[in-house]
Amino acid sequence: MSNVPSESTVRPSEARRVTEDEAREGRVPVDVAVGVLIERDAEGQEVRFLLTTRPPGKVWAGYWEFPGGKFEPGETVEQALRRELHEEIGITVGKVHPWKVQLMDYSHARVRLHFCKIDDWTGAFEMREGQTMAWQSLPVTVEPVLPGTWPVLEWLAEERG
Ligand SMILES: Nc1nc2c([nH]c(=O)n2[C@H]2C[C@H](O)[C@@H](COP(=O)(O)OP(=O)(O)OP(=O)(O)O)O2)c(=O)[nH]1
Repeated sequence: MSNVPSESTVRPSEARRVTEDEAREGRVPVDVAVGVLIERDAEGQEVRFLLTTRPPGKVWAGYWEFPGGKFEPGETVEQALRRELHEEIGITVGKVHPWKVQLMDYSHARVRLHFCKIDDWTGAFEMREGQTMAWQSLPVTVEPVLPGTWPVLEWLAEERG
């Protein structure tokens, strides 16, 4: 797919997708709630989505991703997402639409990414951890993109035909 970055540009030892079957053995996945904030046009078609950079000091700092973060003990996906998006980018989210789940292996961790679509929020965007934000459409014009973010770009491309 020409409008999605190539996974071959990252060495397999750095990041790879994992199935739930593979994940039954080995490292226990860390659950991560991720928000795909969507802007729609007057006809209700999805037009743009929000990407942010990983903050300085974190692993893969500077890579573009969808905003979100790890669950705290006892949290649901929705609770974690509401908290993370408020803490990190200053908004209060409305309805959360669970969308896709993807396991990903990095050298630093195995993560289970719970991607949710959101098209309703209040508050002004405030990058509270030194990130940069960009509203994007396909193909994305920012780089580098975090390996665990590529699947989302593929799913969005599939949905848009
Ligand atoms: N937010 C986000 N994280 C992603 C995406 N894709 C992907 O592989 N990840 C991975 C990167 C990290 O290993 C993990 C998120 O952890 P994090 O360190 O950013 O979470 P956090 O904000 O809770 O961090 P901290 O409290 O530990 O500092 O998920 C994505 O699109 N968005």
